[in-house]
Amino acid sequence: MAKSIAIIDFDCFRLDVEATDEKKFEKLVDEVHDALTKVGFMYLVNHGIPLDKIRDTFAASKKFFEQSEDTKMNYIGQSDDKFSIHGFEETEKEQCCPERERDLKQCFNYTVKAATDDVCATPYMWPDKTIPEFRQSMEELYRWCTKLNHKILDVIGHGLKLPDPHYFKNLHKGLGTKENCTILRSLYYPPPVFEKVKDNQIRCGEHTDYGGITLLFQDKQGGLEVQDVEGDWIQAKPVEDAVIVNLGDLMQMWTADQLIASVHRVVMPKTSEPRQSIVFFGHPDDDEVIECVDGSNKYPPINSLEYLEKRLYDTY
Ligand SMILES: O=C(O)CCC(=O)C(=O)O
Ligand SMILES: [Fe+2]
Repeated sequence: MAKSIAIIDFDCFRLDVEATDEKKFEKLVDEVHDALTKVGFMYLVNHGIPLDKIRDTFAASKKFFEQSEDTKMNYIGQSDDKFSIHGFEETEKEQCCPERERDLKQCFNYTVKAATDDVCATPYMWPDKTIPEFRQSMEELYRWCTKLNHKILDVIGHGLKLPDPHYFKNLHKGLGTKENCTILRSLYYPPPVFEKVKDNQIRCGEHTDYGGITLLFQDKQGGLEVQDVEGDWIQAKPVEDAVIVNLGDLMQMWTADQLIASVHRVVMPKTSEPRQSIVFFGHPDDDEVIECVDGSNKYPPINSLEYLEKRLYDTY
């Protein structure tokens, strides 16, 4: 039987809480550990990211994606540097699952690296004149997600009983600087034109994420599905005001398979509705070497940036 995705109350460790009740914290650590060792996905409620900031980013993104296709093409990133990925990506650009047709999705990527890197050829593009709130809300949400990413990494470190429970967080110190490749991606799945959808084509093909931990906000449409260890698909139905947290492959390797990066996908809707989601792909700092935390050497040590490079070349 398919497992379900746990809904975990983060209230005792939410963003504005410094000191917390030890008992409640231990319970949280156990719940998170259980979810990430068994399913690899969880919902967090009462996380502390202001809900209006999330709604603002959805609203501004909607304005961006509802522009004409020609207008959006002006915001395509022009870089050959895969790490400086920034800007718009059109429908069918990505192919998350090589056995399927290209994905029926569009997105806008924001990386601080592209915004600050002098050698980056990507013009640092935003629709500042027409939709100034798009950049403002994305930049703000990036900062909030950074804080939540750090807190969740600490909870994970405690769950794994690491000698230094802040170990993962310390290797993500460069979040929000050009020494880190973390991306905030606003996704838009256009209303499908069913007669044009190819056989085997879906909104986002089966894949695992690449990096550390992913934070995912979704609208009310649904369609996200997660595969459990038995191969059954679990619907990750929208849960009001929750953020979904899942792990990337790097985190699975880093923990020598104690925590799992699950395969997931976004299937086609029954009716012709658009869908939006916003995803923060947290990644360890570029220079860090990722070695199995249990000392097992189950996976050979790999540089964080090199690993990302390998994965990005396979997707585009
Ligand atoms: O849109 C979603 O709900 C999921 C997207 C996703 O899995 C991804 O972009 O990696
Ligand atoms: Fe994903």
